[in-house]
Amino acid sequence: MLQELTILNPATEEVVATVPTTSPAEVDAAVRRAAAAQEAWAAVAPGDRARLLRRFADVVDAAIEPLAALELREAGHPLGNARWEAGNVRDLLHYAAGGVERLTGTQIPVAGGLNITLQEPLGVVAVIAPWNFPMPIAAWGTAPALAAGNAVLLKPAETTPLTALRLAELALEAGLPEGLFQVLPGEGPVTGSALVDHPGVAKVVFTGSTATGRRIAAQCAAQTKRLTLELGGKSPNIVFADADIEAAAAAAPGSFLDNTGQDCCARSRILVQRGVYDRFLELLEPAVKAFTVGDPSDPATQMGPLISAAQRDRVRSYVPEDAPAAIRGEAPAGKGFWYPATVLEGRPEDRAAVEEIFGPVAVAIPFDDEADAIRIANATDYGLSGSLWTRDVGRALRVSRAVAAGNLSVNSHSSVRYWTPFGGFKQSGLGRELGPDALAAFTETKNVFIATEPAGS
Ligand SMILES: NC(=O)C1=CN([C@@H]2O[C@H](COP(=O)(O)OP(=O)(O)OC[C@H]3O[C@@H](n4cnc5c(N)ncnc54)[C@H](OP(=O)(O)O)[C@@H]3O)[C@@H](O)[C@H]2O)C=CC1
Ligand SMILES: O=C(O)[C@@H](O)[C@@H]1OC[C@H](O)[C@H]1O
Repeated sequence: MLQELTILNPATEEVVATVPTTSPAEVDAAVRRAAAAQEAWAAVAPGDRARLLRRFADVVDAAIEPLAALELREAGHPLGNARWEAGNVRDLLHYAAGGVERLTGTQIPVAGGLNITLQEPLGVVAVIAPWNFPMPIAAWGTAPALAAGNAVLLKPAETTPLTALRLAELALEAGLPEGLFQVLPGEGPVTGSALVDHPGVAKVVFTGSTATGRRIAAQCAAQTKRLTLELGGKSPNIVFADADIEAAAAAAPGSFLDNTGQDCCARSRILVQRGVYDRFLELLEPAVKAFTVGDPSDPATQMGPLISAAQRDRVRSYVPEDAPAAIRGEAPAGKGFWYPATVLEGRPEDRAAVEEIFGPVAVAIPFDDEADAIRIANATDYGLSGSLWTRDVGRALRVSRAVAAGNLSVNSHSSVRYWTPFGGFKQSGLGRELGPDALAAFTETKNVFIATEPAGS
């Protein structure tokens, strides 16, 4: 087991910080502290719980700039993106706070008595977060779990624990009780696995690769532990010949280059109807080349480096040196884990068109008609997101119904809003996060029947 994590700036490879790891014995102690804090937290009046979460949101709001600066240094995210990410944590906390008093049960008509349902907190929740969006994804689990009356133990990714640690300090500054929200940095197979296995943890929320998600699901199954999984994706961007081709081409680069493609919703398969395929690629090339790559601290930068040397090697493995790329952008030379924007031309069955690359690489594939587009879009084990571009409303609805994915956008690439549900079909996950039901996912429903007549049943 590593004793400490060394955090590198992915744009410069400089050491930003070292962080002590959490041993399995420390995980056990953290779970006990969290369980004690949770009991008291669940008993706090809903209005007071909401007030404390709003204060936490205000404290985060006041810290947007330093949080963004930290994200920039540990994850290499461009400043504008990093600011958005910190703001997303604030917004999620406000949204979750608004749900506390609306977490109501139901009253169901029965004979001979009164039947009510109660929404009770689960207890201690483990949130295992990835490195691609360290702050927002940590908050997707943490904010609603706290709002519903649970304690949270957050295991950030090895490469990006710094913003998570700062958020835990800000929670204390806001007045959240000691022990209620703790951050446990460490290695996945050691710290993360100890958390998943701990009998005192009632639910695990995991975001990351499908392979690790499956392993965690098996561990949870052994204890019938509650589980939400947000896993990988290989999302299609389907452009029909009747679409506004200029608009579709202008929007496409952001859909697979934002966050340097390290986005589970990246539209990394660009499916274009054959009649407009060549024209679309002609329009796409200058749009991809205009996507600004470079120093993340420059406000004009749109794309930074990849998270690590390992991730760069992984991305490279999908694009052999001699592979003829339809479009290739530029990347800074020298230090940093840079990789250029790349569009390959391929077939649906190519490895680069099947596996999640998690880098700035997309594969363009022509299709013949609507049925062919749907067939190719669904020819994947994943089912997270997707976009379709068309001016035909009937087609938009037909294709949206036919594509097996949890989040689709028509004439847009938007995927994630904290007030709408988010999650995957097939190997992309289990359960939903965000949206109006976010708090309920952190409760157990208890049905209570109170007999009011001797024969009530
Ligand atoms: N859907 C998404 O949003 C994401 C998808 N991915 C995909 O996964 C690929 C590999 O990235 P990688 O970082 O290895 O992803 P992982 O899925 O392995 O890591 C995600 C999180 O899980 C933790 N973890 C790893 N192993 C275990 C375990 N046995 N028990 C509990 N927690 C564990 C990690 O910790 P640690 O950092 O210490 O390993 C990290 O906090 C990427 O290239 C991408 O394709 C990656 C991240 C996010
Ligand atoms: O998990 C992901 O990678 C995506 O859901 C991602 O998270 C925040 C962004 O807005 C999403 O695209």
